[in-house]
Amino acid sequence: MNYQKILEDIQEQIQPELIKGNVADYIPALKNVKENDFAMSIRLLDGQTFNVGCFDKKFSIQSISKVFTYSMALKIYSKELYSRVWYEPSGNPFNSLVQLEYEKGIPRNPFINAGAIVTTDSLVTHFKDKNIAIKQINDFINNLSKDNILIDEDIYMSELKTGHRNRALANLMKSFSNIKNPINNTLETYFKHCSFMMNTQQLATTMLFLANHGTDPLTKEEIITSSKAKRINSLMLTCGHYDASGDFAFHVGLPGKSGVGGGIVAIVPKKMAICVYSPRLNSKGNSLAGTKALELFTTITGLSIF
Ligand SMILES: NC(=O)CC[C@H](N)C(=O)O
Repeated sequence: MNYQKILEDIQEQIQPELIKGNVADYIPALKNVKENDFAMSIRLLDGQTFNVGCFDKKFSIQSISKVFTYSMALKIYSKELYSRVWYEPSGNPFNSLVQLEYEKGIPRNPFINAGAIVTTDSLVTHFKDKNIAIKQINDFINNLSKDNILIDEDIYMSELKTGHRNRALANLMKSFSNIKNPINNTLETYFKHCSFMMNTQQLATTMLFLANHGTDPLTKEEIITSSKAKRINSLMLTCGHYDASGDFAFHVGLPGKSGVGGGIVAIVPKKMAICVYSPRLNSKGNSLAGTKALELFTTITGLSIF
């Protein structure tokens, strides 16, 4: 298949979508982007790369970081983790509080904010210190991307100041004893890993292990066991787009994870990882043109998991 040509066709067809939707502004520093930007990268298991658009422009990975932290926590805690964070779709927005109250502080899955905050809390506990935890998360991402990935301090500080809802989620979970560390230590670590800056090429590279049964195909290192990789992919399919996860599975048909920075990663098992970037979001907080581009990709190539 001529992936370069396919990406160029998608880029052309996507143009009318690039002016639709809105950039996230509830974290003020996220507004500082070029609103109509578009980039898409494909990385095959053998290392071949195909790119279009501003593929070397770094953007805030936001909730895509939840895939990294969950992979680390699942590796450390295995099934023990499920008593603190479940694996069911929530059917609710990513920052919703309601379900958490009547489900006694156990978040539905690791890809909504509450679940990711618990996951991060488990890493702070394991590494015994918030600074060591963020360093380990950074090392994990550096190893997968073969690059040096950095935090954007402005975005981090912006969310630290305005993340009232995440603070509410953390406090609510603490009241049910599902946050073990001081809330600030856990939230600072969470906000920091949301603020890593990466481009589509780097993100596609980091996701290759999930397309290859848990082993990085470029280095042959086992990042996670194949059964755990299966679980992460299934969570990406069922929960990776919050209350639009069904919609994403319906239209795209791949495990995927979005972030409010405008990025989406998707996995084609045994073949490739894809990343698309376009910062304007739909009403559910997922990249509008990015979702459309991935839908076009599976329509043109027939490469969905179904
Ligand atoms: N969906 C997202 O990307 C949300 C991540 C963001 N840092 C938040 O906690 O609100």
